[in-house]
Amino acid sequence: MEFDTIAAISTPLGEGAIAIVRLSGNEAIQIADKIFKGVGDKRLKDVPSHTIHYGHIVDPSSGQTVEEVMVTVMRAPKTFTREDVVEINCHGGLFSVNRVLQLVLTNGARLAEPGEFTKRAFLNGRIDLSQAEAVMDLIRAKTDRAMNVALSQMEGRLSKLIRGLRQTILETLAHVEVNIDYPEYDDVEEMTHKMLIEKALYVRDEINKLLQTSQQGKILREGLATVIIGRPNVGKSSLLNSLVHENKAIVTDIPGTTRDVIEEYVNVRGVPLRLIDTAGIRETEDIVERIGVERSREVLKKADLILLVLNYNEELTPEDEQLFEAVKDMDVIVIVNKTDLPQKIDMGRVRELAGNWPIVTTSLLQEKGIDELEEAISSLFFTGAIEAKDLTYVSNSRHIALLHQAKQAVEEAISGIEAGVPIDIVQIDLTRTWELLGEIIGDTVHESLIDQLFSQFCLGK
Ligand SMILES: Nc1nc2c(c(=O)[nH]1)N(C=O)[C@@H](CNc1ccc(C(=O)N[C@@H](CCC(=O)O)C(=O)O)cc1)CN2
Ligand SMILES: Nc1nc2c(ncn2[C@@H]2O[C@H](COP(=O)(O)OP(=O)(O)OP(=O)(O)O)[C@@H](O)[C@H]2O)c(=O)[nH]1
Ligand SMILES: [Mg+2]
Repeated sequence: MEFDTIAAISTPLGEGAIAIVRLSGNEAIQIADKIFKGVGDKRLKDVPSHTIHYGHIVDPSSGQTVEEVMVTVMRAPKTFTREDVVEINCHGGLFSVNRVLQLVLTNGARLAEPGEFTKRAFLNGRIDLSQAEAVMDLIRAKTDRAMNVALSQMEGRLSKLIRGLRQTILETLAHVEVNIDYPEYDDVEEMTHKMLIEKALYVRDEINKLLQTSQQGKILREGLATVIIGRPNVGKSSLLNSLVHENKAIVTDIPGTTRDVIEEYVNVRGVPLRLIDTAGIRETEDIVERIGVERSREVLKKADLILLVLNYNEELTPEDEQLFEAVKDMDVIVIVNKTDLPQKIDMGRVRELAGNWPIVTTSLLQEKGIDELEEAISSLFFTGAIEAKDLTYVSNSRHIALLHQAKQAVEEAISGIEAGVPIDIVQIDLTRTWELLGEIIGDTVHESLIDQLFSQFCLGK
């Protein structure tokens, strides 16, 4: 494909010792040559590909020297975009980098849109859509583990799997087609039926396997929605502050201090948590607080993990018992706080209520028990298999949604085959499965979606 030549500053603005102005397109080298003055009469159009050259940027209209630079010349197709690429390495200052960019733009290049370099890598066929999305995930990764997921996706592991599945479906459809064309053989119908169900079941199982990784993948990307609940004044906001290692939430000895829901992002031993502090749950007369309590109940529904806080220094109340009841089907860690004060809580009863859930005792005031809590959180998340290197994670919400739809389509095909519906109906469901999987890697995807996806990138990428 042939596009105009684009340019952008590809390094963070105003930071760092070196800044790069990147050009990509047919005229990249020609445009750079207009403003580059190398040693002697060296011209960039004559240099070998993938070499770097010292020189100056000179404004051709005034003859004024603007910058001292190193310029990299990379010719198509072995480049990031598969087009000619020129990278001008400038001194870091914002002002001079901008002047170089301005000169590039007045000499024939167009300012790139966010993500446009990566978009070209996609449009020119170097990477597929899920790999391009992984580039973006990599930039945004918040933990090492999230980064590893993005890297393996960038290398095309998910794409390879999806391609394999699509190939299986395509071959199956072709096989069915052939059999329909030669109905004179008696056993054809039976054979078709058997093969169809086998292949469809295989596709469904593979999709299921991918979906099973999606929970972890998504959590690694977006954080485990972790909700702190407990009666007023037990130390919920103190807990948030301890895990964040900062005073983000207001802590006072007045019950009902937290009126609204507070959210903070923390990394607990490689597990990204989206920590949510709530207003203490109790029956209340105060209108403002009551709205807060309602919201607390709302966020409960969306939680991946519950931190249920109790007070060591008070007897269990009916409200505490109700809290256990309210989260009974969820992943919960029970925290018994204020162990620096005399014991009034019945720990036997706590253990009874907690069942299999881990119980951690803390004195947040004296910063005790926080290590144990962090340990409990990370072991809950990283139990065994999850860390296995060869696992292909699906972490992107768009991919997850498409996999769910594909699964539904293939399941319709399966029940169709089992019910003995006409083969052309089954073909429709299988084709639909094939199309939905294709959307993940961008083979069967609408242009407006592509534009929307790439516009989320940062400038210069
Ligand atoms: N200076 C600079 N650093 C950078 C980038 C860049 O564009 N410029 N990248 C940008 O994000 C990343 C590197 N990613 C890249 C990915 C592929 C190719 C590339 O040229 N691929 C070709 C040729 C490979 C080969 O030499 O065999 C290809 O796949 O065909 C280059 C960079 C990070 N660092
Ligand atoms: N002695 C003692 N006091 C604590 C401990 N943890 C928290 N506190 C105190 O308990 C009071 C309430 O703490 P918060 O963290 O505001 O409690 P909360 O559960 O967020 O309260 P609400 O927002 O009102 O629901 C504050 O005075 C804290 O300093 C602890 O381990 N020991
Ligand atoms: Mg609070």
